[in-house]
Amino acid sequence: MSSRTQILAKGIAKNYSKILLRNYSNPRVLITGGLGQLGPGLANLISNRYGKDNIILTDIVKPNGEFQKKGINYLYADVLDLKNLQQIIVNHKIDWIVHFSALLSAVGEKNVPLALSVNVTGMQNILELAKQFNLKVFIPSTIGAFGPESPRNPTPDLTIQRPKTIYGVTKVYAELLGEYYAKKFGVDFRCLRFPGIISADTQPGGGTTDYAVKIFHDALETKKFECYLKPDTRLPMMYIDDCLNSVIQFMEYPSDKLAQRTYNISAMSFTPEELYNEIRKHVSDFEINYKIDSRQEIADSWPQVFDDQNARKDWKWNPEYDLPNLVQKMFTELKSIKGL
Ligand SMILES: NC(=O)C1=CN([C@@H]2O[C@H](COP(=O)(O)OP(=O)(O)OC[C@H]3O[C@@H](n4cnc5c(N)ncnc54)[C@H](O)[C@@H]3O)[C@@H](O)[C@H]2O)C=CC1
Ligand SMILES: CC(=O)[C@H](N)C(=O)O
Repeated sequence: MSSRTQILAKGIAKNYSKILLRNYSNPRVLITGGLGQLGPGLANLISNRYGKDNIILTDIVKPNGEFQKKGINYLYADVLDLKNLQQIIVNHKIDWIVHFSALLSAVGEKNVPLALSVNVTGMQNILELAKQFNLKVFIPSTIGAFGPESPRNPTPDLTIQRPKTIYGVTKVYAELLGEYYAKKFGVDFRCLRFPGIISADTQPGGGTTDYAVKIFHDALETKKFECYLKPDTRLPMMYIDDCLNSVIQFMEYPSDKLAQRTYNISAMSFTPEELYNEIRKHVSDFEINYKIDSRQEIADSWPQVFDDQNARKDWKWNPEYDLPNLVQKMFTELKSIKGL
């Protein structure tokens, strides 16, 4: 063989092994509750990373025109309908489930039976499916899985958890049941406790941390914001890009290298007053006033600062955005979306 042919042959072999590796390692991913605040962004990320054909986004609502333009596969799927989910998993050869369907803290308090049904029965269905079809499964938890008896600054991974919202109660159950399925049945269950997530292009679904998204819209539109939490209410928060990257990084991490199945992750903590002061650097005549509602009691029972040292140590979690970067990025994104 000439040296040129040898080089060519080596090149083909190298590319071929790359293709094999990619095909083997690209999971086919199903997202439930995918049309909420977090789902569309994660679907984009997965589509870019594993290929458009490898993501199926599901929910019980109709996708808007903006989402449809992206060309992401969408199917109607109620997490209470086990048979339909079984069909989707088999027909679409699903490997991973990211289970986002849930009622969040504030809406959960307004409809406890529905929160129990979606957050408990729906979640149980997902774990059963993971067991039945040998799927890797991600179910997020939240800072809301802690309560007033937990140490609040900082809040470690393993401590007292006595949440006072139905949302928190159902999320503690999800953590415990997932860990039970991992131990008893070998299900590859993974769970991250997210702080309040802040994003520009998707609206939050009815949580206690939603003020920290609406404040940006109002700063640009009316330059006035009415805040339902007291100025000194400190809560852990995170920019959406860090949150979505954490899901991919954590899901790809080798199972045998994870010392836990449930981890806290954190990026920053701030109060409404601190966020307002940072926003004022961009909108100098922005005004805030405070009209406290029932969400204050929820926020007062949640962690102020999240201790995520185990995630940083075990799977190298390292968020990119702090408060100044987050505010800068939110304004850049929102101005482009609103054509300002
Ligand atoms: N956004 C945040 O700040 C945080 C979110 N999380 C968790 O991340 C996950 C995703 O959160 P978001 O996207 O913000 O929630 P979201 O409230 O924006 O979206 C939830 C989605 O679930 C869907 N859903 C409701 N009932 C359903 C059913 N029966 N079957 C299928 N889908 C149903 C809704 O239509 C909605 O699109 C949730 O589990 C939440 O607890 C955790 C901590 C913080
Ligand atoms: C922190 C959360 O889980 C959510 N954003 C909520 O406020 O309910």
